[in-house]
Amino acid sequence: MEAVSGDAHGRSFEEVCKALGTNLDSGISEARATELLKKHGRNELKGQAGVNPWKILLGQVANGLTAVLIIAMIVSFAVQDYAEGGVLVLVIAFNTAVGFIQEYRAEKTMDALRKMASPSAKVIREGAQHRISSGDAVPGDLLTFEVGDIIPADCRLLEVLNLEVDEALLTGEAVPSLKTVEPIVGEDVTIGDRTNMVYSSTTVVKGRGRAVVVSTGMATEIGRISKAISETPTQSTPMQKKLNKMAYVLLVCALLLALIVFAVNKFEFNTEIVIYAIALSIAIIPEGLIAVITIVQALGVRRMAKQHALVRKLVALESLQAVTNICSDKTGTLTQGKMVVTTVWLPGHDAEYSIGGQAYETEGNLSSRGRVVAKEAALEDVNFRTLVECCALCNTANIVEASEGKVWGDPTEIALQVFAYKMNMGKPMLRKIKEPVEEFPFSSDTKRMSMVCQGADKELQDVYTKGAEVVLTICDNVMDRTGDLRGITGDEEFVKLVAVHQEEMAKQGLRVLVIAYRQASEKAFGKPIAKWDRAEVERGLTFIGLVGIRDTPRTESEISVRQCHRAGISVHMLTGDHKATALTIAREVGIMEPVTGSKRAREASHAVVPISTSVMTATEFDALSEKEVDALDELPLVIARCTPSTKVRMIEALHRRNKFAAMTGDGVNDAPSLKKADVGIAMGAGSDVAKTSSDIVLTDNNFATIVQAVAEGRRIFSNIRKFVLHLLSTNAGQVIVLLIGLAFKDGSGTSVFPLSPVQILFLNLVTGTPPAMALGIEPASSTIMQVPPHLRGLFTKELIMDIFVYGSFIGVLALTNWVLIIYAFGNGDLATLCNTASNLDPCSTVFRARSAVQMSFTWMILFHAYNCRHLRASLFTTEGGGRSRFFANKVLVASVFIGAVMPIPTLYIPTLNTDIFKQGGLTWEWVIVMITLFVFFFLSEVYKLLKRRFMTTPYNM
Ligand SMILES: Nc1ncnc2c1ncn2[C@@H]1O[C@H](COP(=O)(O)OP(=O)(O)OP(=O)(O)O)[C@@H](O)[C@H]1O
Ligand code: NA
Repeated sequence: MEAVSGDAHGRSFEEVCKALGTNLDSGISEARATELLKKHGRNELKGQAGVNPWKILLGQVANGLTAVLIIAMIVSFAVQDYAEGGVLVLVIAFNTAVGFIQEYRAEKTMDALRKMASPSAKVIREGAQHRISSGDAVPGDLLTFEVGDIIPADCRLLEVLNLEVDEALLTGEAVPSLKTVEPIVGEDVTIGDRTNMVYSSTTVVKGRGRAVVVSTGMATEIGRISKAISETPTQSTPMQKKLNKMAYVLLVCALLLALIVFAVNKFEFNTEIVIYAIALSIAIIPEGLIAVITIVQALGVRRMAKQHALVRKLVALESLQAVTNICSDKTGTLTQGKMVVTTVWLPGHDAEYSIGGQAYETEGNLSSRGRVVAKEAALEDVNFRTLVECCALCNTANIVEASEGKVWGDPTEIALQVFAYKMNMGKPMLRKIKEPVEEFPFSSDTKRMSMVCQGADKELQDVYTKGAEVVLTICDNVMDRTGDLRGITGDEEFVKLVAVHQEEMAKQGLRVLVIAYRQASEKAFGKPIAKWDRAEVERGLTFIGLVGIRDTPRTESEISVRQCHRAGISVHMLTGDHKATALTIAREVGIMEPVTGSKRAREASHAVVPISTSVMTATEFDALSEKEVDALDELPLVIARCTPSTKVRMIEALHRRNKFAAMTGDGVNDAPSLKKADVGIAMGAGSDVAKTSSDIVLTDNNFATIVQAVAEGRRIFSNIRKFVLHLLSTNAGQVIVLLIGLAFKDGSGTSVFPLSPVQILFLNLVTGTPPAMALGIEPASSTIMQVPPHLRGLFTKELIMDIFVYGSFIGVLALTNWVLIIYAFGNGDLATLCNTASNLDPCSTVFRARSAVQMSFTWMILFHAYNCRHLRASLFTTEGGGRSRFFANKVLVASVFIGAVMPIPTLYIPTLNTDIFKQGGLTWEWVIVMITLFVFFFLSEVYKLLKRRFMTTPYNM
């Protein structure tokens, strides 16, 4: 195979295909593809393997939270407290391992998703066209590509139609290279001069082509220089940044608290005091946080993939929940994207033709005024015949086997081709008479497409043009039934007649295309066809007729739009279609209210927005200056005839209003708006360029999926807030216990800690992490899509207040155990050296008090997980997580019940209790622990009651 790849450009393509064992029409067999894949390996660049374990490992160790633990460990060893130091070593190792495994798995998932959502190849195997992952392409595969595709491998071209490829990546040449198929002979032909080749990772900017793969993976040209191309850096998300900041704030707090410990103990640096300081700094750090967040996000990403939304960038999980505006395109997203030609209007006919037939079936009746018309009769009209020819030939779609739904191409193109088949004049049938020779492709900027076709007469070419109403402006004539031309320049009446029919069709929600035709010749232009200029060709056309294409809205669109409105999200439709078409569809899916509705009439009295600003054409919108756009009361809900640059202006306008926007796109030119949007959403069937610029790729192109993804984003984010609350109120409680605890000095004047460092670690990691994780997988609250999005990020005022209130409840109540056992029931003797010494009899009371603090703390934070399920509703309601939902979250139930009994052995197992945990076995003290739990439950309910009474902000968790 190597023999081919080096000089493929110098040989004819037949020769290359022969050497590779590829059939020019049907490609290679699946069996051979499998075999070749084994032989050559996947078509991937090595550096792109993506996941770097070392980097992940470093990330686990080099963060603020771990730093505190490492310092604490070093200090422990320095003061020769080996038990503490040893436990800390274990904790750090465990934390690093868990974090590493989880993050590694998450990265793998993300990587797999990115691969799924990234360039695919259109391959012909065994005669049928498939879309495969680029990685599966093998040398010998027959590929096709078109505008917007990223070339998946190095290939020799077999067929080109105006193919131009941007090769700047390889050659540094900014001007796209125009491709050919003839062999290029000569020595030292540089990559840039091998115009009959296309190279992996370059982008098709124009035209179409078919080619055979000659080399893949590291054997490609890009593979040779791939070391130079580094992987895309993973940026930290706003939430990660906030958490990093929090980690450093906590680090400073930890040092400050240590300082306080030393100050209170008059800067006497004995082991006892140092360990107290360690205890405090461990208490303030939420050890389990990073692991929980990573796991919850990974689960979310996996779940969204199942719901047809592939998350390419983790940041999307966070941005989704804050989306205030969704800008969606229409075709295929709000509608089914299965277009069908239903109506044809020709000049000289009062009535329109209606076309019957289901979806892509190539059979259907022609009728007019409700009566069936014979196709042959209709085709006698030269206008009708030309119109059908245009639909068939000026067309990029392929109907392989319509009955099996095997159709290829853009929905509009398919609709027109199917229509031509219905008239028994499909592309394959016509091609015997006429052959397309030059294409001026469709773009959403020009909104038209032309094809030059060659018939038997070599002197004369046919030009077929179709497109939006702009096409009418380049028409000079109209034909009667026999083919005689009549000038229409300045014929206002005729233009108006066409406009009336067009408007009428558009109002039914139809996409209307103008069909036009002309004859041209090389002689008249004075140059060969390949040199013809688009502007020269697309003028002086003859108007042929109008075609109306129906695209039914998806049934779920209306529901989803309503859901958005309830969730405080505005939905905008940015479509390439005509204003009337757009408006009809917008009303059908509920983006705009029906005109005749009494509701609008009622609202009109206090409506500030004149309806005209809610629907605009791109031209109208672009005519407004930035200032004028900002002065609008409301940005338009529908923009018709939208171009990619208008999409960018729309995003910018939304950003100036401090909105958070999601934008969909599938075209090559959509990359800028997708990048600019806060959440760029590409379509699975869209162009590679759009996909690689997006944050999320929808595999089903469905608007409902976007809304589902927003709901999922909100769920994940609110759950993150729930467990952050849980973990941080635990820490706040511990800090309170230890700070107040400083006041309890023993015989030697040293503060005796009510919670030992190992107890704290046990609480934070063993007891606290599983319920936090369980909160992370909570289902969404029923109201999550009934409140406006909020942009305030992770730490809201309510959340911070909750952390301190619950932290105080837990801390003070736990400390009450300490006070009661030592002073009320004990003799108030704190003995001496009970922070380190373990088996001294005098420490017995202190040890038992510590156990009680530990146990009541444990039970309170486990119960607190239930509090965190809903921050305002009472546990006695279903909404509040109690009643029927009490046992719903199995992980929560398990972690609470296991967590409640787990520490009990540590109270009683000799040596473990005294030497490591520095605590002792409980007896009658259990009663105090239970009462403490009950009081906590009571206080929580009272607090929630007060919140329900006095908090006015909407609840959005
Ligand atoms: N294949 C085509 N050939 C010629 N004209 C076309 C073709 N497809 C669309 N048009 C014209 O261009 C207009 C805009 O189409 P465009 O493809 O930009 O919209 P779209 O992206 O398919 O629709 P939407 O933006 O609603 O998803 C259409 O209303 C139609 O008049
Ligand atoms: Na983006």
